[in-house]
Amino acid sequence: MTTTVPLIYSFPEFEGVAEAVADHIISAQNQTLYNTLDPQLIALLKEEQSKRPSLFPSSSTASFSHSSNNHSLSPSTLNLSLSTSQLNSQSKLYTGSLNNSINNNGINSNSDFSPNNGGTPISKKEKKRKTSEVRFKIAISGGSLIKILNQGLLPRQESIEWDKWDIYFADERLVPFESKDSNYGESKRQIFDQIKGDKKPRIFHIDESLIDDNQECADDYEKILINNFARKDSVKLPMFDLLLLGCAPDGHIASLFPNHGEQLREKLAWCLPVSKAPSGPENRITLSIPVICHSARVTFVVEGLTKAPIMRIIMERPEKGLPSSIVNEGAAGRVSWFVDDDALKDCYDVTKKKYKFLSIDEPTPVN
Ligand SMILES: O=C1O[C@H](COP(=O)(O)O)[C@@H](O)[C@H](O)[C@H]1O
Repeated sequence: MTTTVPLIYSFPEFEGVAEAVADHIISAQNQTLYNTLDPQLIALLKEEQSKRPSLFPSSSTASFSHSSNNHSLSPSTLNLSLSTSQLNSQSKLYTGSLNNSINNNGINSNSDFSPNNGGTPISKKEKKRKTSEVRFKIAISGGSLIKILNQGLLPRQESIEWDKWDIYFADERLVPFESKDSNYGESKRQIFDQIKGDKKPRIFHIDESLIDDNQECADDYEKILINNFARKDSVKLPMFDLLLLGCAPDGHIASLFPNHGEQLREKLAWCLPVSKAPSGPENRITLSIPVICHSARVTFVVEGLTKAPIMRIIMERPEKGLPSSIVNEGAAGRVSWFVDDDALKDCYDVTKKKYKFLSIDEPTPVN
């Protein structure tokens, strides 16, 4: 393995990390939706958009999984003609032939009815615009990242266009959503339930009824990804606009563990079942390394003294092949790290950068 140096933004305090990560996410949102970071241009483009009829009337039922939402991705709505195993074998190079009747939203376009417009038929022109609407596709992790997002994003909601976000999960622990260990459950409680206004993101979480079967749960989540990323075009891998990862003291990222070598070498599957995880809930699902490395931006957020030893290995011993070192290499040029000084305390050989705020003025430090 060669040594690839990712961007490392360092912060004296935890609070600084949360503010900068929020700025980074909002900048990625603006870049994705408007292809610019210029606030004046963005304001103009938004004004233009507001003159057009709404493509996606605001929704209060914004959470998607195969079975938990009857207007979205239920198997019957999807009319999937392939079995899970067929999908698995085909998932290696999706041809987009799953079902032409499913549009970008995971909504059955055969019906010619939008789910939220009170049953009014939609015109062909509208349909075309709908399919080409740009959305911000972000995958988030659980663990400590959720608190960072709570602290960083919630005060910035005026800059966030929630209704244009598709939120996925980098991994999930297979526990009931009500458990504090559930990545979706905790994000819902700490972030999604705190969203102001009626413009909600679309959230793609696992099917809670499958938590006792990690293979089926992973296949099911992979199907969601296939329908959303590979239905229209033939794509080998989904591409998130931004993928946010943490890193645990034992070196696992998402639910990819250092000692699970076979999973780290997976080349084809998008989503993997995980059994016998050495820390936390044993059964999980996770995005694979190729999916993570294919993201437009991969961002690690790591803070706290307990992470100092692993940070040293990641940054100074890439040859050890920790999951994050594989990503540093595989997504070279698109990886950034947001780390506080505590977590960087044992790293002597890294070049730290000061984060430059792009979507708001830099916050003034409180003395
Ligand atoms: O188990 C998990 O751990 C990692 C790292 O969590 P952290 O609390 O140490 O930041 C997390 O990114 C992942 O989503 C989660 O399932």
